[in-house]
Amino acid sequence: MGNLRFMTAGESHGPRLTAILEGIPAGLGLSEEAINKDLARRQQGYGRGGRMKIETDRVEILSGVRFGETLGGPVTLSVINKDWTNWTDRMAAFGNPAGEKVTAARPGHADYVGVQKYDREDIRDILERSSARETAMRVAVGGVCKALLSACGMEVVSHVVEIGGIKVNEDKINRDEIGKGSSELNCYDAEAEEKMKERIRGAKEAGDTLGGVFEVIVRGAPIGLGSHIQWDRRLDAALAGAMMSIQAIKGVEIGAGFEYAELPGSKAHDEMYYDENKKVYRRTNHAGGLEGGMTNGEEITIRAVMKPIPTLMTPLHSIDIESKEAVLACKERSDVCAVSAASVVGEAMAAFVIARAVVEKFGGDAMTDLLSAMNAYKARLAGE
Ligand SMILES: Cc1cc2nc3c(=O)[nH]c(=O)nc-3n(C[C@H](O)[C@H](O)[C@H](O)COP(=O)(O)O)c2cc1C
Ligand SMILES: C=C(O[C@@H]1CC(C(=O)O)=C[C@@H](OP(=O)(O)O)[C@H]1O)C(=O)O
Repeated sequence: MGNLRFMTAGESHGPRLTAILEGIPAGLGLSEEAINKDLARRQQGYGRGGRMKIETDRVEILSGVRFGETLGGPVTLSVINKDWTNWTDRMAAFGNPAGEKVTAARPGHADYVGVQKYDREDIRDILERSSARETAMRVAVGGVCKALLSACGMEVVSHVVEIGGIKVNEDKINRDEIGKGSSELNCYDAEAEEKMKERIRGAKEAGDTLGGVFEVIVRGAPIGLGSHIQWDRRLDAALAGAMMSIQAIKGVEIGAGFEYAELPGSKAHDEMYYDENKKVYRRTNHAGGLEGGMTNGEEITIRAVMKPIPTLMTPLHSIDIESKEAVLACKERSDVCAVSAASVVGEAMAAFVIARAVVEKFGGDAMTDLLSAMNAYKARLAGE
């Protein structure tokens, strides 16, 4: 679906991470500042491990931009791994003077399956790429996509709604404020956030880890992004797939999602009304802004659940990949909880999918053409 695409490269402890984003129209103003702000947000969060004290992620734009505007060619983005200098022996491209292999597979990580599939003897050959360090590049890509969406009057925000069984009180949250504040856990219920932090503290003390749920909200999307015409053109499917592609995300729902199982049709669907000023409007948004695989003009709401981090300081029972003997899983330095970081990655992935749908619908060569096409389309819908 669509012509916007990206690819990332780099190992968690290699010298750099890189992404190439292709299909951004020419003439889009970009600010490194805005991208860096999101990179910093991704690094935050109570419960993150020692690595985040080492890194200060800053994007370098290496191609596709001149004097702050995109040229229409591939945009190359890069972030330095400061920690690499501490790992040059273990990450040596040729020869391995340190030579210490990781052989105790961590259940819940890519370790065991990866060494089998890629015929490797050292779990490090797998974990370097399976690590969610890679999500820094997704956030950089998402930053460029957010700039495109902003030029089209859209924004993507997120918040954490549950950690380790502690849920926010949704009635207390002013949804218009989401995206405007900043808190350690990207949470908009201060009382719940304190309880979440307490729970994370407890998990850390016990050598355990936690997961949770975040919500991504897309505001300002016009009617008709995506399509009902074919399975792979449905925007809800693309959004769900993009969320599931984030490391440790194990479930996604759009709008009321799994709650639909309890609701009769009379309470499930968003009834439609007409008002001279508001035009067609709804009083509810259970559909989460998507009907028939297309945006319906309401806020897009996506929730995703993150499983608890698989590296535990009180390690799980496992096997040694060489000897097949029973061992305890390896204890790499690790996060205890990274749901708030994942919420920022969720924003980035949603921004990419929506930007791709925008470029597909309105054209991807020049921002001027894209905006003219979008405005003409909106004028038609408004009956002008
Ligand atoms: C932002 C973020 C940070 C993460 N930090 C860690 C970590 O410190 N330690 C760890 O074992 N897993 C961490 N994970 C999860 C693993 O990367 C993930 O579970 C692993 O790659 C296996 O993929 P799967 O869970 O999707 O099957 C993190 C995930 C995200 C999104
Ligand atoms: C580096 C990041 O997250 C990492 C994700 C991760 C994993 O297994 O996914 C393991 C940890 O890596 P390390 O052993 O180097 O501390 C996290 O810190 C990051 O988010 O930038």
